[in-house]
Amino acid sequence: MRFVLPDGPRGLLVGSQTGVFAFDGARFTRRSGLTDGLDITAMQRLSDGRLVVGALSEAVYFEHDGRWHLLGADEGMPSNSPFALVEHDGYLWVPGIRGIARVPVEDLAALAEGRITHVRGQMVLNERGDPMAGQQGYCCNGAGTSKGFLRDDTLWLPTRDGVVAFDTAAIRPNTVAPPVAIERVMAQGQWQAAHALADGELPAAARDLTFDFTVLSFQDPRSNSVEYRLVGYDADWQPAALTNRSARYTNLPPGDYVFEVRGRNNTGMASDAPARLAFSIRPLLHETRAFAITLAVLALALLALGLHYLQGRHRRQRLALEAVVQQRTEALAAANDRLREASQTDPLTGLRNRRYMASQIPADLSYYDRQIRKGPEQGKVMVFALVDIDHFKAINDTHGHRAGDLVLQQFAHILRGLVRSGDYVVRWGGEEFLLVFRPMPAAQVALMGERVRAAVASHAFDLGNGQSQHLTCSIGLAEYPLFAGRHDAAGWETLVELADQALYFVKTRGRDGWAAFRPTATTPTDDLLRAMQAGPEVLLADGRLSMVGSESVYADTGETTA
Ligand SMILES: Nc1nc2c(ncn2[C@@H]2O[C@H](COP(=O)(O)OP(=O)(O)OP(=O)(O)O)[C@@H](O)[C@H]2O)c(=O)[nH]1
Repeated sequence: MRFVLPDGPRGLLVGSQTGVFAFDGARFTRRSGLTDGLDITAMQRLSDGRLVVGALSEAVYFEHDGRWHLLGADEGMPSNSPFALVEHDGYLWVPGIRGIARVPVEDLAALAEGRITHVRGQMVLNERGDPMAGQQGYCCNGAGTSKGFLRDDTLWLPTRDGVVAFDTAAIRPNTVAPPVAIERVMAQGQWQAAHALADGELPAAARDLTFDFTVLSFQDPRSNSVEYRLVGYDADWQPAALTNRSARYTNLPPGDYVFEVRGRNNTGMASDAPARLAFSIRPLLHETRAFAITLAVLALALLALGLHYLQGRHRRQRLALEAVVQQRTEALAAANDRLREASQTDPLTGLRNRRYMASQIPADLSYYDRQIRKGPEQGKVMVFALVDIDHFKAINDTHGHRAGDLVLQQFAHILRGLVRSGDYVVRWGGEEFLLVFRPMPAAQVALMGERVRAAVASHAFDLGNGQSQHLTCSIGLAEYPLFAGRHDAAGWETLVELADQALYFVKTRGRDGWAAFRPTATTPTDDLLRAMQAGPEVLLADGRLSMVGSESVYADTGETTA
């Protein structure tokens, strides 16, 4: 039995070498919830009724809401094996084998309820001044256990050297912070005195630095603590190890630094003038501002160059593309021209075909209309001549289709030789051809008919089989304008129709000749063609039509040559 605590009117609490027991006058009952086998050295009920116990194992336990909580070094309480536990002046005082410690009573509930993780435990008196109570004390004979009390503000305590009276109201905290000194610096494997580096510059290669420093105090080293920081690198103060008053930095970037060290005494008081060592680390070339600027400028220049190159390439590509498009467009236009040419050309003779004629003649007629009306061509006529080879079928039948083709080609050649540039030579279909002559005096129509007839009749056609043959042709002619001064009275189709009528007229009168019908003054302009359905002979007979033609035609009609 170590400690007896009166506990209300009914009983006692007893601290023993094996825990806490409640005694009700008859029986001892173990208080559950405490660590097993605790050697109790002190007990106390706080003013709020909570029980606090101290153990020989240098720990204090307190009750809170029916549970026990440890108040040890990990919780911020200096280690101690209490002689007594005393509540006074808002503190729980813990005098014990290591000295006298205290903790604010309010911190116990805050710790138990999880509002704080560390209490504000404080060693106010011990042999060496160590704030966390220093070396473990060993109890020799238990002389101090369960002893000590408070009277007024004074704690009365037993020690080996006699009774100690500790005035709790007269605590004067240590206000003297220990001075510190930076001793030396290691850079690039070489130590140098700190003062030699002060405000100096380290070479660019010195990136790993070690600082040695010391506390200038005769007190037990454990009663002081040291912290350091490298201004320009550390965000906060770093605690130095008790056994190694040294700080090491690796891979420091270039720049300006101040290494600072300060000491704290056993009450936590820090010196407000830390030891300082200002120095700088020179940058490598690639770490300089000038280098970064040069690099940025170079990058920009490269970018600009790249952009310029890309723009140039795009321009060249665009030009090349435009050239290709231009080429293709031209090729397409040429192909279209060839296609149009082919569609308007007769492949056998190389002459223009009906399609060409139909697309061109309206514009030509209106042009000549204007010319004729204006002056120089006045009184002239354009002449349409339909030319048909006589008995051409017989060539095919007798000498074969190939011979017929040869004849058609030679025939085309003859016709071409009879026209001037600007005149039309069109293969109208089969063995039928259409010539359109530019304006000429009306008197020349007979000349043209005869010239064509004679040119064909005088030609010996090569049949391709070693033979040749003379052929004749029939020609029907029509003049434009059909009615003098009435250019719009009949279109070119009417003229071709009239020429066809004349051609037929020749064919029916022995062929190898030509004929041209001219409406007379009595011919109604509007229905000439309809009137001709009755046959040109009728119109000739009643004088609505006059005719010019070759001798053979007149011979057959019984008229005389015009
Ligand atoms: N070889 C050849 N013959 C063709 C071509 N086009 C039409 N023909 C032939 O031309 C002949 C025309 O015969 P017809 O219309 O009876 O006329 P024709 O024999 O000249 O008699 P008339 O005109 O009355 O003097 C037909 O036998 C057609 O086959 C061609 O491109 N080549």
